[in-house]
Order: sequence, then C-alpha cells, then structure tokens
Amino acid sequence: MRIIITDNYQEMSKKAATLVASQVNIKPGSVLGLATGGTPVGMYKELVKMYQDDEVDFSEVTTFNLDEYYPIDQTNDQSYAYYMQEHLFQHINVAKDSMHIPNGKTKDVDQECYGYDQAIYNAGGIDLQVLGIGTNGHIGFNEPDITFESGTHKVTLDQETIEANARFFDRIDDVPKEAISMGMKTIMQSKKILLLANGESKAQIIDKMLFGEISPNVPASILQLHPHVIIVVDKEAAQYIEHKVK
Ligand SMILES: O=P(O)(O)OC[C@H]1O[C@](O)(CO)[C@@H](O)[C@@H]1O
Repeated sequence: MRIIITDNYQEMSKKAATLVASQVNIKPGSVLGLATGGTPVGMYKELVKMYQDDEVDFSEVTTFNLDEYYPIDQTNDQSYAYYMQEHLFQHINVAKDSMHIPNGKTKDVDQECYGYDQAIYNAGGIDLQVLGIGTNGHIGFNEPDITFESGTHKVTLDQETIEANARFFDRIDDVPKEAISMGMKTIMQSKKILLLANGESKAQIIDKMLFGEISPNVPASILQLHPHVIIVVDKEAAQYIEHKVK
C-alpha cells in the first residue's frame, strides 16, 4: 500500500487526477471505477483541465460508478448520474455507451445488480477504482457490518450516512434511505484502488482503516489485504497516521 500525504485538498485532487490520467495514458482502454460525494469533485475538475489541455484522452475508456441512490431518477439533481454529468462526463469525451451507473429507478433491482457485475466482468474488470470513504468507514455505500462477499446489491443507508449526505439536500427527509452499490467483493476485485480523503472529519477513520483490525465493522479495513492500493490524503485527514507512516 502506498500512502501519499498532501498539504491540502487541491494538492490531493491534483495528485489523484495525475494518477487517473496516467492509468488512461498507459492503457487507453482502461476500465475506471468512479466515486461521487464531495471528496472527488476537485479531482474531476483537474481531470477536465487535463483533458482540455490534451494531456489525457478518454475516448476508449469505460467507466462504472460505485453507487446510486434508490429510488431516484437520473434527472434528479441529487442523483449520482446527474453528479457525474455535471462534474465530469459532459466535459470530456467518454463514449455515451461506455459510462455505467446503477439505474436508480429500476423495477428489477436483482437483475440490475446482477447485470451490473456482469457488465464489469464483460468489460474485463476494473483497472482502477477510485474511492472516497464515509466517516463510518463505508466505501461505495457498503455500510458497517456488511458482508465482504457481496457483489452489487441494494443497501439501506446508515443514519450517519444520511446525516452526512443531508448537506447536499434541502431537507434531511429528502435523502433516500436506500441505494444500489457495488459490493465489497466487486470493489476488491479491482486491479488497483485509489482512495482519497480530506479534512479532519476523516482523520479517525483513516487511522482505523489502515491500522485497526480488519473487520466488517469498518468496511474499508479490508483494503489492507488488497495488493495494489494508493491512499491520497491531505494533512488534516492524515493527522493520526502521519507519524506511523514516516
Ligand atoms: O466524499 P464525501 O462526501 O465525504 O463522501 C464520502 C463517501 O460517501 C459517499 O458519498 C456515500 O455516502 C461516497 O460516495 C463517498 O465515497
């Protein structure tokens, strides 16, 4: 595992964008796993800049997003489908058919989940999966006490996640209570993983994830067992680990 500590959010975002762009430049047909939430917004901004400056070309890339609220329509400005258009897809040249996000208004959730994992498999698996982390250790929407063996599935959001994500909604009651998320197995099958975190609110969980017990109680702790993980954290999120990694 490589741990990169940056001075601030902007530097974290630049570093992450450079790593994603390098993946695409080395393998133009890369399959990227993408995350939403507040953390990767800066990284997407940097990637858009790099694309505009001809430093990276996404024309052969395939993308799979980690998760989507359920139920939600993709025209809802709080859907992750909307978020991805807004922050990345409308600004770059990924082919329309090559972007995948779980369908938040499917009538057949089981088929949607099965089909999603199948599509990842058919694409050759994820080359690089970008992750954020919840303050409770969730990755994707895999909340504490999840089973590590799960593929893409429907999840019920923890109250802590609902409260954390309420900042994006007008009212807390508007936050959907469920989501469709890649499972821990889906995430762990990615060839490489890039996890980002910034700010003091993530400091404790970053320490637990890296140096605590590997347990379903802290879903991200399983990443200790993945052979190729890069963690990019700013100083604030790294405050409890900085002395342990030097
Ligand atoms: O980046 P944020 O907004 O802190 O969110 C952290 C994590 O929570 C989620 O938004 C889901 O709640 C993930 O998509 C993200 O990785």
